[in-house]
Amino acid sequence: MDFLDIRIIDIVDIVLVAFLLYYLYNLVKGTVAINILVGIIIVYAIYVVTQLLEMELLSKILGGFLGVGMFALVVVFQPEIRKFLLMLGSTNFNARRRFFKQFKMLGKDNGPKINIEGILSACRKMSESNTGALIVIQRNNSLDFVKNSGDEMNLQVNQPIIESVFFKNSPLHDGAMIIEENRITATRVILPVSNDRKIPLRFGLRHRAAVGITEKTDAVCLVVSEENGQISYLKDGDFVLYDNLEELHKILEADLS
Ligand SMILES: Nc1ncnc2c1ncn2[C@@H]1O[C@H](COP(=O)(O)OP(=O)(O)OP(=O)(O)O)[C@@H](O)[C@H]1O
Repeated sequence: MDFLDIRIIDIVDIVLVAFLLYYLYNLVKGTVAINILVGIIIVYAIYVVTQLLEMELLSKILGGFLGVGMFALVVVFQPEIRKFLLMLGSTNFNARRRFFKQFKMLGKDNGPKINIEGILSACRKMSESNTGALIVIQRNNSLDFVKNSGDEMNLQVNQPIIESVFFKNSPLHDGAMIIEENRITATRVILPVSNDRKIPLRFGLRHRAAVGITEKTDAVCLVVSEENGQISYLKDGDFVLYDNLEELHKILEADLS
């Protein structure tokens, strides 16, 4: 009955594997990588069956394929492996920083440092004038892997600046804006677009990009539709529903503190 001897370290082991699988699933969710992963699992399942049935020829061919496949995997999943390591590294770093910050504040909760009021006022104004906008607010995971695709900035967040960036004739209006702490750190950023088939067809690339970045990282996104002025809030790859801007303010305050 050895298998019933569950030690604490076994539980830790299982939790860590679950955590790892969850991270991996988040990375490949909605991308072509998930189809490749399913393909590999199918080949492996057939290999196991051929071994059980002692079908030597097929089992040897599949065994050889799977052996070389390990190197092929690193090549095929190179972007995912890179993002995974980036996410893991940055999460630890920021989590550590937050942990120490809590001690500094001696238990006092000063709320989020980001100018939520300014961001939402800009969104409201842009919504009234049907100005398209895509704002990504970084939380724990680093967004460096997408920031490289745009222009680096270092501007304090406030309503007029956000509006002028997304103003239709501005050279910076295309793509996404990245906000870290209370600073705009990049504009014209190209985000990974989600292939999730559950996203309604009325949503175009701007909204798909917001779904993409929020399903791959823990960032939150605000999107103002150029078509109908609607303001959408996205978190964890999903649209978060709210009744009015006051409620959205409260949700953002909770998510960013
Ligand atoms: N991958 C991307 N990363 C960042 N921004 C993007 C990306 N793809 C598109 N965009 C932005 O979205 C704009 C086009 O949006 P599109 O009309 O396809 O989106 P939409 O979701 O229908 O939004 P809207 O309701 O505003 O029309 C582009 O001009 C660009 O600024």
